[in-house]
Amino acid sequence: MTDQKASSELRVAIAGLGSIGTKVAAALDQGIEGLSLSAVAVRDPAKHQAFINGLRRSPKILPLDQLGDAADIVVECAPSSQLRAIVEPAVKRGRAAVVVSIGGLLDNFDLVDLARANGGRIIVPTGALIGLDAVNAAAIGTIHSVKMVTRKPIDGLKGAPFIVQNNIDIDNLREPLKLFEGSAREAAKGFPANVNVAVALSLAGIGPDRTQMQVWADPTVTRNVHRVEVEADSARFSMSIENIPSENPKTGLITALSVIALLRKQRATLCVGT
Ligand SMILES: NC(=O)C1=CN([C@@H]2O[C@H](COP(=O)(O)OP(=O)(O)OC[C@H]3O[C@@H](n4cnc5c(N)ncnc54)[C@H](O)[C@@H]3O)[C@@H](O)[C@H]2O)C=CC1
Ligand SMILES: O=C([O-])CC(=O)C(=O)O
Repeated sequence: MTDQKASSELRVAIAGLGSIGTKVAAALDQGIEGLSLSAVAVRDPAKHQAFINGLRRSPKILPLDQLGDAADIVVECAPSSQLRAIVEPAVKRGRAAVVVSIGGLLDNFDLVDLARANGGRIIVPTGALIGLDAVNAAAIGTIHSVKMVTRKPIDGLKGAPFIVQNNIDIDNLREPLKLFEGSAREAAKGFPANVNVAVALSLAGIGPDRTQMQVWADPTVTRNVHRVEVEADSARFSMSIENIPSENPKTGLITALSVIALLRKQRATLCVGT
């Protein structure tokens, strides 16, 4: 690679090396056209040292608030509680922040204004969902309604605040139980590690208060299943996806792949899909 090529590379930093972050880091290390992995932020460096040593080019390990110094794109792959600590310093420096814990953005929406004021960007991958390209397109016209139903195996829902606060026993379920019905905004509060997809859908379409959502605990499924129905003046469409859980049972395997696909598009010569 020539020096000129190397210097025009987009530097990418990753915050959080869990189920999603490690896969994105490995993909960058193996090579994505025009991008390089420059830095990571981890909570416990000792725990991740072997993984980092195993990469072909070791990234710097930096505190969350310094990732934007070392990167053009900061990819948030941490719990939603850390979203502000990751995104704020990055967009203040005019960087792009790729956000997977998108549910956390609803209570921190001023970050969008902060990004705008500083030339930064907040980019939301399709993640574990499907069809946000069609929802984006329909939203240019008029969308009348967006309905989403999520079904997850019991392991994928354990510990969700809605379940804990309402003292719901899901461990002994034999048949599907509807846990929640309401807006995507309320769903994100009750299930912060489960329905980021509903918030992404809502931001692509008609917003978190008008996007309707059901969450089911379903002992009969082994995958995280999301079904979406959109009624618009340009089209009616329904779409569903059955995600194989990753080592984190709450997170579908496809989520990391969606982030990698999004990163590939940043400098790809041939770019397909919106
Ligand atoms: N947008 C979407 O479609 C989806 C989003 N998600 C969300 O993506 C996020 C990441 O998911 P996973 O990788 O499965 O979670 P994970 O729990 O496997 O990994 C999170 C990592 O962040 C690290 N971390 C926690 N605090 C940190 C800090 N202060 N500094 C640096 N690292 C820190 C943890 O140690 C862990 O390694 C979650 O918020 C999850 O809800 C998950 C699935 C789909
Ligand atoms: O992985 C999934 O199926 C969806 C998910 O956890 C989320 O949206 O937070």
